[in-house]
Amino acid sequence: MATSVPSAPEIVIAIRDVHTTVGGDAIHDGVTLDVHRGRIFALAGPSGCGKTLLLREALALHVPDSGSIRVLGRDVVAMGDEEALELRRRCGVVFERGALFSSLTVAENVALPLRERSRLGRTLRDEIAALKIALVGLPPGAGPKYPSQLSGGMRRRAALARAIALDPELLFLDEPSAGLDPASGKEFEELVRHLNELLGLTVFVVTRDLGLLWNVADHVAFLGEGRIVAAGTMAEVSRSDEPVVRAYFPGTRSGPAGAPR
Ligand SMILES: Nc1ncnc2c1ncn2[C@@H]1O[C@H](COP(=O)(O)OP(=O)(O)OP(=O)(O)O)[C@@H](O)[C@H]1O
Repeated sequence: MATSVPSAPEIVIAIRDVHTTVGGDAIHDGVTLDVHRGRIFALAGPSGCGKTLLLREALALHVPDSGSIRVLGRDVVAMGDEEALELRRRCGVVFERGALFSSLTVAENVALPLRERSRLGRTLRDEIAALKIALVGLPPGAGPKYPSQLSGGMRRRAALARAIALDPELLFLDEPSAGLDPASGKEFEELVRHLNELLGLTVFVVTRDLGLLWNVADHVAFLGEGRIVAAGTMAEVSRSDEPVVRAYFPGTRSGPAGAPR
């Protein structure tokens, strides 16, 4: 009788031997990693090690000196501007602190990608924006408010709503929980997991937030000295003997017991 072997999830981001020099400094010195469909992948590492730069390279916003980057089956390094725009249309992005346009209401912020990158009419755009606002757990009353009228946690939710406006396959988050208080940070963790499960979203998150690393990430890769020096579950990474990891996670050597909850 034939037995079926479950296949591994598709690789949606494949980064191979990437080298990047910025202003004469070697930032990436052979970075290799895979992100699988439907997983939450976290890239951790010390400040200035090139995490955001790698995220930008995956979105064709920066070209590495050498190496290969494939995202959703496309060769990102070789792609032209048109193809890069098309790729970014399939990706939601929240950059650090989830900057929203302060002169637009939350609903207008969320509807903006729909206005710019779809041919949907006003009514449908507004309906989709309202749906996304509800999906991230914001009350309907948040839509007409301006970002300055919201708490930091609510602004972060609004930025997520905008990032998923176009139903992306991939969600890129750059330090999404930076500056949130512990309670809002915890709620944000639950929201990222909720969106991953509900929408089947693949998430690539750049973070140094131990809560996100321990409680949300399926897979963690630690970037240090230009390369991935440890990768696996957070429990596995936290046990790494790599000096840059040890310097970064003092006190977490014992695994989940050292985790923040
Ligand atoms: N466009 C740029 N022009 C000049 N230098 C840059 C540029 N982008 C990144 N860098 C430099 O590359 C290095 C890596 O930056 P990057 O923002 O990727 O680090 P990071 O690991 O995300 O840091 P942090 O955790 O502090 O945000 C830094 O030294 C930064 O100053």
